[in-house]
Amino acid sequence: MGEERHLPLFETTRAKGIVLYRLFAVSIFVGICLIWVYRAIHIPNAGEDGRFGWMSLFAAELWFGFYWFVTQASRWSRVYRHTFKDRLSERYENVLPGVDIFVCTADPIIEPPMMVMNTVLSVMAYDYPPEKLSVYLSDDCGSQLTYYALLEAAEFAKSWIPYCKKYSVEPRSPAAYFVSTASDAVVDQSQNRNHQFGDLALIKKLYDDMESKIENAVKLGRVSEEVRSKHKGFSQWDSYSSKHDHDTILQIVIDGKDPNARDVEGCVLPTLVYLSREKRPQYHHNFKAGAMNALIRVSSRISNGKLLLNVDCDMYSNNSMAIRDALCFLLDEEQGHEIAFVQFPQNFHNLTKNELYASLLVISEVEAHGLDNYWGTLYIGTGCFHRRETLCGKKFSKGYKIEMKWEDKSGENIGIHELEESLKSLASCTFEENTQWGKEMGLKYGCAVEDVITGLAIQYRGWKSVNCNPTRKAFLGLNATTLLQILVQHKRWAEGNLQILLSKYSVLWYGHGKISLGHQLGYLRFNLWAVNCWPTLIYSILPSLYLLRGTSLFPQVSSAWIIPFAYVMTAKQIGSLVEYMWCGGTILGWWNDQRIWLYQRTTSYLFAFIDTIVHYLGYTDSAFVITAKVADEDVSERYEKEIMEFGGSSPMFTLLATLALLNLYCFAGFVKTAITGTKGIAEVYDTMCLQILLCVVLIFINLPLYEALYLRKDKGKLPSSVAFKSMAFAGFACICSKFMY
Ligand SMILES: O=c1ccn([C@@H]2O[C@H](COP(=O)(O)OP(=O)(O)O[C@H]3O[C@H](CO)[C@@H](O)[C@H](O)[C@H]3O)[C@@H](O)[C@H]2O)c(=O)[nH]1
Ligand SMILES: [Mn+2]
Repeated sequence: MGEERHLPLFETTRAKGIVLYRLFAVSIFVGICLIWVYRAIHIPNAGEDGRFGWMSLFAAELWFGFYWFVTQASRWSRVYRHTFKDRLSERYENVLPGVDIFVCTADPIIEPPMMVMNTVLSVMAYDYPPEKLSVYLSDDCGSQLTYYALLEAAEFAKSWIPYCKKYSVEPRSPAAYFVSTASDAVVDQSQNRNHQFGDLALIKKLYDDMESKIENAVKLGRVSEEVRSKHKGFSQWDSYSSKHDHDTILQIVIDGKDPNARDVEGCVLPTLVYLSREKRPQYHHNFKAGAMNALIRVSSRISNGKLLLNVDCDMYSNNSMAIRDALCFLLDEEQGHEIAFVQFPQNFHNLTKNELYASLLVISEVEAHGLDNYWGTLYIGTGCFHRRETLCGKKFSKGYKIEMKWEDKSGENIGIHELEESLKSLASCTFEENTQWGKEMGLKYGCAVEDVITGLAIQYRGWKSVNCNPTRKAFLGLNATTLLQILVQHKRWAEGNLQILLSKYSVLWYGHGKISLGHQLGYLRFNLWAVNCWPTLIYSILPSLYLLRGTSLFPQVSSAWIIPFAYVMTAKQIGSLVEYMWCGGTILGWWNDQRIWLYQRTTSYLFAFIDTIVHYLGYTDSAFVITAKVADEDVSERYEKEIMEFGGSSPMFTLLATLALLNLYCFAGFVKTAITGTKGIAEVYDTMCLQILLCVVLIFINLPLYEALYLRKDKGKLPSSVAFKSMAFAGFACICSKFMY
C-alpha cells in the first residue's frame, strides 16, 4: 500500500452560479462607490445644519463599504468536499488510527448530566473499531453527579453500542434516537423488524432506568451514600472543597484493554475516562482551553490516539460515519499530509422553524465554504478533528508525512490504578508552569475564542484545514433559547475575535505572507465583528433624529443620486434574503435574522468593543460565560411559539429598548410636524423619503420589542424598570436633538 497511485479519498467541487454572484457583487460595489462620491461632494458647509450627521453617516458608509468588501472574501469562490469512505475501508480498515474524543462540561446545573451522557454515548457508538476509540469527559465542575451519570452511562453503553451496530441506528444519541423512533416508526425495510421492535422496547427500558436514576440524583442534588459506597471512585471527592478548589480527579471508567470490559455481545468497548483537572483559586484555569490541554496530556498516556475529536457537551454525534469522513481527508495519499484539522459545522437540533434567535446558518452553508477555498476553515471549538501532533505545535514541513497508523500499546503493563495516580500530575495546576502549554502547545490561553486563535496559529505554521459538511449533519447541539443568552454569547465571540486582531497573531501584521490575502480577509470578517457597533449605532440613531429635526441627510427622490442608495439598500437586502433561503431558511426566518443582526451589533458588539479595549489597556480579565442548555418550562414554551424572551433587566435590554423607542418617538414627532407644518406632504416626502423609510423599517423590526414593553403580560416581557429607563433616555435624546441650538 502507499506506493501505487490511488484514487483520491475525497474530491473538491466548486460552487455553481458563481459568475452571476460576482456580477451582482461588482454592481453593489459600484453603487457603494457612488454613495461615497455623493457624500464627499455634498458635505454641508460649516455651520449648516446636518453637517455632523452627514459626516457621521459618511464615516459609517465608508465602514460598511469596506466591511462589505471584506465579507466578499468568503463568498467570491466556494468549494464543497465529498469523501469516499468505501475507498478508505478498502485500503485502511485494518490500520485505522486511534481516535481520542474529548467532551467538555463545566456545570451540572446548566449542562444537565443526562444531556452530557447522551453526547458521550453518541460518540462511544461511532462506526469505528472500539479498541481504537477512547472517550474522555472533562468536568470543570468536578461534580459527583456528572461522575455518577458517567458510571451509569458506561453500564448502559454495554447494551447501547451493540444495539446501534446491529440496527445501524442513526443518530446514536439515545435521547435523539428515541424521539425519532417515536415519530416515524422505525425503519421497516428489514425483515427483522419485529425483532427490532422487541429490542427497541428493551433498550428503551434500560435507558429509562438509567435516566430515572440519574435524574433522581440530580433532583436530590447529590449522590446517595448507598451509591457512593458501591463505587470506590467516589473516595476521590473526600478532599474536594469546591469546584474552584480540589485535587485532580481521574478515573478510567472503562479500560478498553481490560479483557473483562465487554459489551453484552462480548465485543470490546471503547475506553472511557473521567477527568476533573485540579483547580485552585490562586491559579487561572483558562476555561475550556485549559481543560482541553489537560485532556491532551492525560490522553497521551492512556490511549494516545493520533486523531483528536473535540465536542461541546451538548453537541451529540448525529452521523456515525463522521470519523471516517474526517479520515478521508487526513489519510488521502496526495493531500492528506498537509491537512491539520477537519472542521464540521455547528448545527442545532432545537431551532424553531423561523429561527427566532438566528443561527449560524449562512456562516455554515456559505461562508465556511468560501474560507475552505483557501484551505483555511476556522477551528470553531466543537465538531473538529485534529491531528494530535499539530495541535501540540508541530510545524508543517514539505516531504514529511505523518504516520496515521494505529499502534497497539498494550505492551505497557502497568496496573490501572498506578496509571491513574501517575497521570494526575498531568492535570495539576502547576504542571504548565514554565512550559509552552497555552502558548506554542495545545490550545491558546487568554482569548475568549481560544478555538479560532488556535486554528489560526496552526494555519500560520503552514497547515491546511478542511470544512466537511455532509448531508447528514455530523453534530447537533443546542442553540440559545433566550435573547440575553444569544447576546451574551455573541459578545464573547466578538470580544475574542477583536482580541485576535489586537494580539500578536493578528492577521493584519503577523498573517502577512503566512496565509493568502483572501484568507486574511476571511478572518478579518470575524475579527472586525465588534467594530460594526459604531456605524450601526450611527445608522440607527442619526437619520431618525434628523428626521425629527426636519433635516435631510440623503438625496432627494427627484435627484439621480437616490439611485445608488436605493440600489445598494434593496439589492443587498434581496441578496441576503436569497442567500438565506438558498441555505434552507424561511422568509420570516430571514426577517428574524435581520433583527438579531441589529440587536447583536448594537449591544453585543458594543459591549465587546468596550470590554476588549478596557482589557487591552490592562484593566480587566475577560470571562467565559457558559451558555445555559436548560430553560424553565414556560420559557421553552414561549421559545417553541417563537415569542421573544426578555424576562429580566439587563443594560443590553435598556439599550435595545432605548433605540427602539427613539425611532418610534422620532417618527411620531415627524408625522405630527409633517401634518401640521408649512411644508406640503409631497415636499416632505421628496426630501425625507429615505430617512422615513429607514425609521419605519427600524420600527417594524422592533415590533416584538414594543410588545414586550407594553402589551405582554407573561414572564418573558420586559420589566417596567427597563421601560421607564428607556423611555427617559429616548425622550431625552429626542428633546436634545430637536431643540439643540
Ligand atoms: O471553563 C469552562 C467553560 C466552558 N467549558 C465548556 O466549553 C463548551 C462551550 O461552552 P458554551 O457555553 O456552550 O459556549 P458556546 O458559545 O456555545 O461555545 C462556542 O464558543 C466557544 C468559544 O467562545 C468554544 O469554546 C466552543 O467550542 C464553541 O462551541 C461547553 O461544553 C462547556 O462545558 C469548559 O469546559 N470549561
Ligand atoms: Mn454551546
